[in-house]
Amino acid sequence: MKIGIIARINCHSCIKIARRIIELIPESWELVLEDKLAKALNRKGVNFKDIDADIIIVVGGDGTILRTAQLSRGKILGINVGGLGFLSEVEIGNIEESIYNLIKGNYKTYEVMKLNVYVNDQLFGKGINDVVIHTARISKIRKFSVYINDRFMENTSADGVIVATPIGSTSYSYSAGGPILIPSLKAMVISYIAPFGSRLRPIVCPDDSKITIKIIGRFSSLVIIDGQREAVVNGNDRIDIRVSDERLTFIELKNSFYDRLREKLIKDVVN
Ligand SMILES: NC(=O)c1ccc[n+]([C@@H]2O[C@H](COP(=O)([O-])OP(=O)(O)OC[C@H]3O[C@@H](n4cnc5c(N)ncnc54)[C@H](O)[C@@H]3O)[C@@H](O)[C@H]2O)c1
Ligand SMILES: Nc1ncnc2c1ncn2[C@@H]1O[C@H](COP(=O)(O)OP(=O)(O)OP(=O)(O)O)[C@@H](O)[C@H]1O
Repeated sequence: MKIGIIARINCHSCIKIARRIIELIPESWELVLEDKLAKALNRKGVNFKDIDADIIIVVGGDGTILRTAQLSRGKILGINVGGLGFLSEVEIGNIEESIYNLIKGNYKTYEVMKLNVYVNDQLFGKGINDVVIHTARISKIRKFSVYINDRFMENTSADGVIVATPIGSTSYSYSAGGPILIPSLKAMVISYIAPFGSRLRPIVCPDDSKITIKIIGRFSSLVIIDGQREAVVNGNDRIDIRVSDERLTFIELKNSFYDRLREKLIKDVVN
């Protein structure tokens, strides 16, 4: 069994937790550490891009998980240290019990879809949460043309447009008023950030759709994948988004999506 461990950057508590996890991992397991964590532990490490393991334990929050999903390969077990940790399975209080269950194989897995993002027909990157096309200047609204399967749907003026997966529907798209898509739903949702004077509402479309966003006008916008990768796009650039054949696997020990939804998204509102 090859196990990778990645920790959030500049997080001392993450390093201490990673050190304890290493003590618990069977010596027979092959261990690979991300460079910055390895340096903090005086051990050898590898770049994110070179981590290809059976399981990757990610000690940090959602962004570290999303960065790992972008760059590394392996089933992900997230340990939440500090932030919201919506994508994390393990909280600080039950790390040892979780690692024991991982070692014994007492866990389930679930797959999440990936999005392929093309800019002018060139593959720009892949994401598991969302693709955001956002005005590059906060003071300037942008005009976008939205197509589904090359069929023109609508022009809209907004701060931005979000295309989210089910797992990403509880993030930026949710903040922009989008619906929650249950993780097993084979669909994407298009949401709008501060749409100007538009009656447009978020639109859910099948996972075999091609969603195209064209930038109208000469001002720049940004295309951002999972908050991790971004590039400038300009007037007449075209962003195509399709669901990839690839999937990312997460390890689930005892929480369900509904537990995370209740505990991390709605409890401050409802309870
Ligand atoms: N206004 C907003 O809600 C907003 C703005 C920018 C980015 N984002 C989200 O942040 C993500 C990147 O995460 P980050 O931690 O690197 O950025 P970040 O540090 O800006 O965190 C954004 C927040 O979104 C949470 N989050 C991330 N993925 C989530 C998910 N699938 N469901 C529920 N909450 C989630 C994070 O825990 C964090 O609290 C992007 O994919 C985007 O969805 C949200
Ligand atoms: N090892 C790393 N090397 C470089 N950058 C990293 C590393 N770990 C995390 N980051 C960056 O730091 C950002 C913040 O990390 P993360 O989101 O995990 O912390 P957080 O915001 O406290 O948690 P949450 O997102 O759950 O609220 C991420 O978006 C990620 O891009």
